[in-house]
Amino acid sequence: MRTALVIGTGLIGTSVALALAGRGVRVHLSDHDPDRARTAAALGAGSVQEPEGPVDLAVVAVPPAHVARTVAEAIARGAARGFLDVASVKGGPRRELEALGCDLTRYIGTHPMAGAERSGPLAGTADLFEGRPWVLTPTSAAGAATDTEVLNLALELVALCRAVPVVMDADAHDRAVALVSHTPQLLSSMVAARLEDADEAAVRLCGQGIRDVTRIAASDPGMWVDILSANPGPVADILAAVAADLDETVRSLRALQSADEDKRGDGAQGIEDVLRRGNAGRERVPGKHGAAPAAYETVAVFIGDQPGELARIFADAGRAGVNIEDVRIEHATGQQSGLIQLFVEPQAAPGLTAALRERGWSIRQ
Ligand SMILES: NC(=O)c1ccc[n+]([C@@H]2O[C@H](COP(=O)([O-])OP(=O)(O)OC[C@H]3O[C@@H](n4cnc5c(N)ncnc54)[C@H](O)[C@@H]3O)[C@@H](O)[C@H]2O)c1
Ligand SMILES: O=C(O)C(=O)C[C@]1(C(=O)O)C=C[C@@H](O)C=C1
Repeated sequence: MRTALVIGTGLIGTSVALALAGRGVRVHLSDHDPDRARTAAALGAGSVQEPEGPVDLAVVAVPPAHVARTVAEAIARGAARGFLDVASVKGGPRRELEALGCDLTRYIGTHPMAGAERSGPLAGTADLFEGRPWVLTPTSAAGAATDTEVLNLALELVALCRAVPVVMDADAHDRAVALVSHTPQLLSSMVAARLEDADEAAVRLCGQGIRDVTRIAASDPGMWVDILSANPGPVADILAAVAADLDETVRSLRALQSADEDKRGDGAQGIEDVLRRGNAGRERVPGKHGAAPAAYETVAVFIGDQPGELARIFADAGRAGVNIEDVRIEHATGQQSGLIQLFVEPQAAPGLTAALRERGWSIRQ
């Protein structure tokens, strides 16, 4: 691929454009808000000049409700050899394109499973998609089968963004993301919504657990109304199952308040069941690089919030010959310090603990 046109230069469009531009593709940028395209260009994502002729691939990265019209318009003016979108839902936009009577052989619906709770070009990064699944939904439908050249262009885009291609049917994709993305977004928002009117004294106690659960509650509501409007049925089905678990959990908690010992026993059993089912589900979340989740050991070290501290601890781990598999930082409340958790292979943990202690680090027991 030598040339591309990115339509919609927000978080995802700018990230795609930065990745392509960084690998030598000539990228043209457009957005219905010209300031956004100019901002992406200033970040090095490409040029706001219109291409002189058709580009190799047009990437449509606009909100789901605008995808079909934007793709249809780009196909109608022959803007590219191949067209794809990156919207978080796939069935609806495809059906809308069918209804608009477009030539769908030149189009493929795709969805990179990477993003952030922030939007706009300034949130874009070239490495956003590295190692992440990128769903492609080619079809073999009579008269609308995805052209092989278009599928190959999409695969090339995924490779240039260093993502991992996953081929799926559009409706199966929508049911899958209802489970792993759309319902989690709503649940995160609902947990965070409890904080809106909570006492300041309670909010001050927020720790790592609630931070983990509510990160995506900072997402753009407009974008998510669009996404959920295009996938309401599958999300409602999963939320109904969550609601049944919630009802059961409330019943169990009320039973725990009972004076009757048997009822309290049933309540404890109900709570334990839901927690154990949570353990089992959590174990199925893929680990690093999409591999089976690994059982790492953590070495937790107190660290100052000042320049050079992270570099120093990583260098000390490197000198001890230990690969840090993952890392998490908990920030202390009211102090310029925190706790860094280094996730390492279990056999490496004792050596790392000893080496860091020797270099003066304070290890949490
Ligand atoms: N945010 C995520 O985590 C994420 C992840 C994967 C896929 N997606 C999908 O990517 C797409 C873009 O999401 P985003 O997070 O980059 O949003 P964003 O708000 O950061 O960017 C969207 C951009 O599209 C522009 N735009 C809107 N309508 C347009 C139109 N008709 N023509 C041209 N430009 C138009 C907006 O001005 C904006 O710059 C959405 O379809 C979303 O579902 C988002
Ligand atoms: O990491 C995040 O911020 C995201 O939630 C990204 C996430 C997801 O749910 O995985 C959100 C929506 C997109 O369609 C794809 C990715």
